[in-house]
Amino acid sequence: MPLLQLKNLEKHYGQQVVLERLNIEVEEGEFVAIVGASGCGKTTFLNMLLGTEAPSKGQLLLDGEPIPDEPDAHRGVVFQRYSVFPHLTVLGNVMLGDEFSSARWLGRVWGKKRQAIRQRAQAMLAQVGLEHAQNKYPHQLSGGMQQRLALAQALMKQPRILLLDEPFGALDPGIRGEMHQLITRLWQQHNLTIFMITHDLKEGFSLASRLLVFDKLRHDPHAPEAWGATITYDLPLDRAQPSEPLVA
Ligand SMILES: Nc1ncnc2c1ncn2[C@@H]1O[C@H](COP(=O)(O)OP(=O)(O)OP(=O)(O)O)[C@@H](O)[C@H]1O
Repeated sequence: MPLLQLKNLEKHYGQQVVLERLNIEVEEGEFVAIVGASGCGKTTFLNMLLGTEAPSKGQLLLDGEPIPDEPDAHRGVVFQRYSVFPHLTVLGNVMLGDEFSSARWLGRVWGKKRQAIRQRAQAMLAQVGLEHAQNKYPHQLSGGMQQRLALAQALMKQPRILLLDEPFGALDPGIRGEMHQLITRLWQQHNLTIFMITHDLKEGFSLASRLLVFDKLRHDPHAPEAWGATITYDLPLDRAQPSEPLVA
């Protein structure tokens, strides 16, 4: 069974049709890049996958079931500008999610449990190349380091689906290249299914195993909000997850 199925999916905001006739299936392990004009509904699409926006019509199925209408640990998310807690160190920020979930009543975790969370967080920081920055505070990090931190935070939840909204858009080209290698490695190591919005078509082609183009096919000048964008191109790319050698 496909991981995700979209059947005639639509999203409206009031009278405005933002997305319409979305019909695709996505298998576990795909890396889907999403491109399209500004305002055509790419972030809205990601929000539906995350569960923060409900579909207006049609079906959005995860493992054959309607997707839960609130975010859960299956779906991690990284935005272009990520908000971390400024008064916590890098390590503290990465540990926070697990500390919250294991200390629902007391607010703090102690002893062995805390030690285990710390070790897992440190291992995750090593995976994203931040092991030497664990005691720094977010304002002391470069843009690339902040995105590494955001990835480490998202991966601590062991998500099956990682949602990336222009994660590298604000970075310098050199740093962006390093992040491309990192995301490729994480995709493979964690067997993730990734959806990544990008404004950089080249980035989409070089990273993803599939490229979706969102566009409005129908325009009515008298009713500009009557038609939404849909998937106008669905291109398989020559980049499969399991067979690809790891990028160093
Ligand atoms: N919560 C909301 N309420 C009402 N309208 C919304 C809401 N969220 C998005 N929209 C509208 O939906 C349309 C699509 O917005 P969205 O942010 O999904 O586009 P996008 O393709 O991600 O744009 P960009 O590339 O500029 O980030 C826009 O016209 C926007 O104004």
